[in-house]
Amino acid sequence: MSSLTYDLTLAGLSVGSAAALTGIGLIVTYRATGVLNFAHGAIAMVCAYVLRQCVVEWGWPLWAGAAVTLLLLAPGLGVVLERFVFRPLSVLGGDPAQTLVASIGVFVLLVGGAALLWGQGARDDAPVLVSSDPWGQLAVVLVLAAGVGSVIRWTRFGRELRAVVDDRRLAVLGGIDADRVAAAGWAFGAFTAGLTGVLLAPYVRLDPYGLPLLVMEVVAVAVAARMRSLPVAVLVALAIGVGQSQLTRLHPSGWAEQVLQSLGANLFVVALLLAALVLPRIGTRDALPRTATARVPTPPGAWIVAVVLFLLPLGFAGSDLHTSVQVPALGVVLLSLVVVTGRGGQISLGQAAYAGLGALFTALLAAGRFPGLPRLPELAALALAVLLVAPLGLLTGWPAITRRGLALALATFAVGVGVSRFVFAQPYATAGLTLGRPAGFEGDRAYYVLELVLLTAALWATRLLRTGRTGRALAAMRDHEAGASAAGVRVPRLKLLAFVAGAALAALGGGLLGMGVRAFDPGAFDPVRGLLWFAAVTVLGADSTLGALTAAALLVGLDAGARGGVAAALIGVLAVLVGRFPGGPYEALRTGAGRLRLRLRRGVRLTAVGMEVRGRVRATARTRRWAATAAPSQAPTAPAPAPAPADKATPTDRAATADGAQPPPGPPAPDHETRTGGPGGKHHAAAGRVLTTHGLQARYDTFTALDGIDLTLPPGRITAVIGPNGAGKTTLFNCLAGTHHPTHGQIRYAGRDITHLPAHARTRLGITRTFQQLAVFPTLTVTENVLVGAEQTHTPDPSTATHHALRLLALDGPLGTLPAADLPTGTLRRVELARALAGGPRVLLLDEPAAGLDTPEVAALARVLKALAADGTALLVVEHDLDLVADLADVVHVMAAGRIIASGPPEHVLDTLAAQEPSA
Ligand SMILES: Nc1ncnc2c1ncn2[C@@H]1O[C@H](COP(=O)(O)OP(=O)(O)OP(=O)(O)O)[C@@H](O)[C@H]1O
Repeated sequence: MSSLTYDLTLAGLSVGSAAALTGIGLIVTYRATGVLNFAHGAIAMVCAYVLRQCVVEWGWPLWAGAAVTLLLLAPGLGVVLERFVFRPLSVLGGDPAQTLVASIGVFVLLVGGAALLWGQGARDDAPVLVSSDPWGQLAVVLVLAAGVGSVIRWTRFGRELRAVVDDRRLAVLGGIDADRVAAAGWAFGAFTAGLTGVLLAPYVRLDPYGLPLLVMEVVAVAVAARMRSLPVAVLVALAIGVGQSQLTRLHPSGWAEQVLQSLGANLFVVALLLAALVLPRIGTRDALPRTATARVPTPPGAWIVAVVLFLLPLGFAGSDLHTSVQVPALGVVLLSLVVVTGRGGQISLGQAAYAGLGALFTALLAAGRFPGLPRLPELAALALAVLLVAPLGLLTGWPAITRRGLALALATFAVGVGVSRFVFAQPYATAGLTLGRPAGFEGDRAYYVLELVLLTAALWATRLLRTGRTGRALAAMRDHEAGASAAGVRVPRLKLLAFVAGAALAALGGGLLGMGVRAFDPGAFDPVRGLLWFAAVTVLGADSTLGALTAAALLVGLDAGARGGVAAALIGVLAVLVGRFPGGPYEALRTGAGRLRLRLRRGVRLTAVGMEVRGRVRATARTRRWAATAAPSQAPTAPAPAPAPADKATPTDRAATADGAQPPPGPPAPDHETRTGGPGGKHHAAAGRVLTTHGLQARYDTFTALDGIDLTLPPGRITAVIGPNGAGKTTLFNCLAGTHHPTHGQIRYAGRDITHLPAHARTRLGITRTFQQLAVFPTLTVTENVLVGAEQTHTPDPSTATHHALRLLALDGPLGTLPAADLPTGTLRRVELARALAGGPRVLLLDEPAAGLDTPEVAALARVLKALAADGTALLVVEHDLDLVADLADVVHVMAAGRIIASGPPEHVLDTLAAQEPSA
């Protein structure tokens, strides 16, 4: 027995060593470049193939093949990737989401390239570099880990590496050659990948899909080490390796044996699921690259061409028609990504799991093998499968509530791998399973017609989710999650909706794919497919249904030839090119398509670029007009209900407009009922609607940022908070808005305790905020931006409220139809304010509202804010511009070190501060 324990431990150490190598490589690359290299496994696979090519095909000595593969090819590949793929991305601003898409692109490109070069079949003759004796492998790993750890800790290069990781720009300013550091990190990471590949290849299946996935399954090791600690990574890897092999000794009876067997074979996948779903998150700040979701205008007539092309296969016969059957089915699967990723902005690498579950459930239901349910006709089975898989969308939807970017990518990848290993690969679920087509649709042509009908239904469902109130809310969430929350969008609920709808669509497509080939094929829903589909949809315009259909046609059409891998290679190249254009390939496409459309429509040589410039000029001119027309004489004339100095003239009021013109007569857009023309008006002045804080305390870890804040925001008053940097103003603001939770104290509104209410719920109560850093939705037009604010609150008539808000801030007319992405800062500040006003706020929280505005714009803003106060809105303004504060505020609170140290009318407080200044 003891010798069995010893043997199993040795076997486990061997597996664990390979996993530790991967962990070391991933951590070093991540630390040097900030990139979690999804292509690590693919580099391992390519190196294993190249070593086999050198030794087996060309007859080189093993040492020569190994030297070329590990010392030349692998580091060279790393340096090439750094130089031509990832360096341009870091120069363009280092958007982590773009690097994620690019690394998935490299993965797909290498997998596709290997399939093209070496075929898709598995090889079992990979040369053995280090014997299966684990001590040799373990020694390699420990020496590597110790060497890397020493270099990072004790050498100048290590210090440079840590500086680059902390802040690349600062490190460059300090004279560090960040590119050299990154290149070294990539070269070393690729070397460890190559070593892993050549060590593993003789003992596992060497094929373009299996080996990369096997290597990436152990990413858990690096995540468990928080992408930092090499010793932790090595220990975790060895522990899982040994644990996995020891599990094979246990032989419980009954179903437990099957469970234990699958656990024993997939302990790294369990660790991946735990690490991705349970452990503290990594890389939470990144979202989808903006370029991936930019509006891509549909070329005129494109839909007609698409309809004709999709009808064309009805005229095909034989294998052509049989192949075409996969296109509409895959199109439906990819539409699920349009909803989740394109519109909702959520990275999802696990859609293949939902598609596979759709196919599996359809097959089980149609075969009468689904527990507790009778045998169903195929179409009923498909419909029920869709309904059953939809709620499983929560598997990835739930983690998405608290995760973004890299963390979400890992979580969804983990779910994809977990479902593949624990469901699709298990004989108890899939052995001997066949899947027929519905009665009457057995032939390819009839089945294709059925698919077209279901594809049309899926397009209709996708359209429902991408247009109207839901579509705008999804786009708002994608463009700026915090901004969407502030506009009242129930972000967590919307994420769940996106993932549930996405799972349903993927299941429908998966079921159709299965029926198309008359079988449930686990390989068709491999997690690698999830990566390929994600990359394909992302590069062809994630928020474009036409893009998804094109991707489906490309993926099926290009792989229909004798050699697979063409489609993957092409999609990989496109995804890798994400960083090679300023603004990404989508932007190039967008501008190109815009130019073409204008030429076609007008027949003049007016380019889209020209249009954009004209749009900006118009917007700027309108901003000036707004600033000018909102002159003091045009401010509301009725007496203010509160003692707000609403008619106080300041230097900013008296300033001429930016172009020196005199303010033209006429108010911006007054209305008879209210001063602002807004929907709330006098109703806001309800005396009980007071926002108060009592003994508010907030912390960041052990640091106390707020300490015992008591504040009252009465209706009809403007309250200003001023103080030096770091005083705690933003923290206070965030506590009131619901984006930071206080550790002690209470926030009450209209007699209700709202301390723990989330941001969107506060907005729906009437407490709305704007942001110091603009939080507009760039892919929506100005009007749509404002409409989101009106729709998500309980405004009875959103379009009238939007219209009022747009008029009040002079955003109506042609300006309202421009995408927010193209507008100057001053206009965007108004858009954000209009969005807040459209919801009819009773309390308005403004964080540095004058930042980025010129003098006339500040003056105009002041007049609008005074008018709002006069209408009964309670305003809180956090502001550094003391002139503005003096002009606006009824009460000023001075903060320092997390406390309010002085309060009173502005003239008193500001004079006291001015008097203290010389002695300070
Ligand atoms: N996320 C955070 N983690 C740790 N400390 C933080 C964090 N955010 C703020 N702090 C600290 O809390 C204190 C208050 O910060 P806060 O941003 O609220 O001040 P502020 O008055 O708004 O400053 P500024 O005018 O520069 O925006 C500061 O010392 C700041 O360093």
